[in-house]
Amino acid sequence: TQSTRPQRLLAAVQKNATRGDPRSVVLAIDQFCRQKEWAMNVGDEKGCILDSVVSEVNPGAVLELGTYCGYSAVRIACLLPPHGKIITLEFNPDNAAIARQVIAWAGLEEKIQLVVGASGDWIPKIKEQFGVKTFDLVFLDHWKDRYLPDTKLMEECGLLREGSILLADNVICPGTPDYLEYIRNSPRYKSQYFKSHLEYTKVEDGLEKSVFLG
Ligand SMILES: O=C(NCCCCc1cc2ccncc2s1)c1cc(-c2ccc(F)cc2)cc(O)c1O
Ligand SMILES: [Mg+2]
Repeated sequence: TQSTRPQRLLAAVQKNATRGDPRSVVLAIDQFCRQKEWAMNVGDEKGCILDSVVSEVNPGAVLELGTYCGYSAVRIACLLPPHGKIITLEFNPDNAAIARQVIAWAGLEEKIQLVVGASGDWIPKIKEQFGVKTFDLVFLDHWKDRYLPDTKLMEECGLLREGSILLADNVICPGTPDYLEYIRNSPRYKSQYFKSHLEYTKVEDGLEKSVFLG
């Protein structure tokens, strides 16, 4: 039977990356996506911006919405402080199964908690289920029309504290117009746009970094 793109991406990781070496996993995925098949990872160019934000925030608690194959979860996790953890939500169980194996190959199972389900269902349950008080960093990379409702939901559920950072992928392509409008005009956030390109292409895209002011 025909394999899927995530399955072929995992095979490339298992063939070209070193077990327990997260950076070799990131490199193997980027090479696969540049040389073989495009895939919707945040990628190497936007990934450098992600790295600099993670390093600056030095987060103890990270929430990622949209795991896909685990590329950004691995990229974030290898920059976390010793007791730092990331909870990553994925809707598609097949992609989650691939992501678990990518995360395992990187040797980061202890730092990454992968949860399968819809953000709207899970966000209200995170505090009680995972004993999280608030998140220092949230990386939004799921359905583009869920960025805004889920940000409002995180506010309502008390998952954000003064200084929490939201970092949103794809604010230009595919685009999240309602989220951008809200976050750039809300007195409760201070936002900054990092211009870049859609992963592995020359198409414009960027990341929006927003600080929750409380
Ligand atoms: O859709 C994208 N990403 C979300 C996938 C949806 C996965 C979900 C995870 C989850 C977890 C919890 N609740 C609900 C959900 S839904 C996406 C798409 C493109 C793109 C850009 C140009 C194209 F021509 C074609 C695709 C690029 C990107 O970087 C993306 O991130
Ligand atoms: Mg994305």
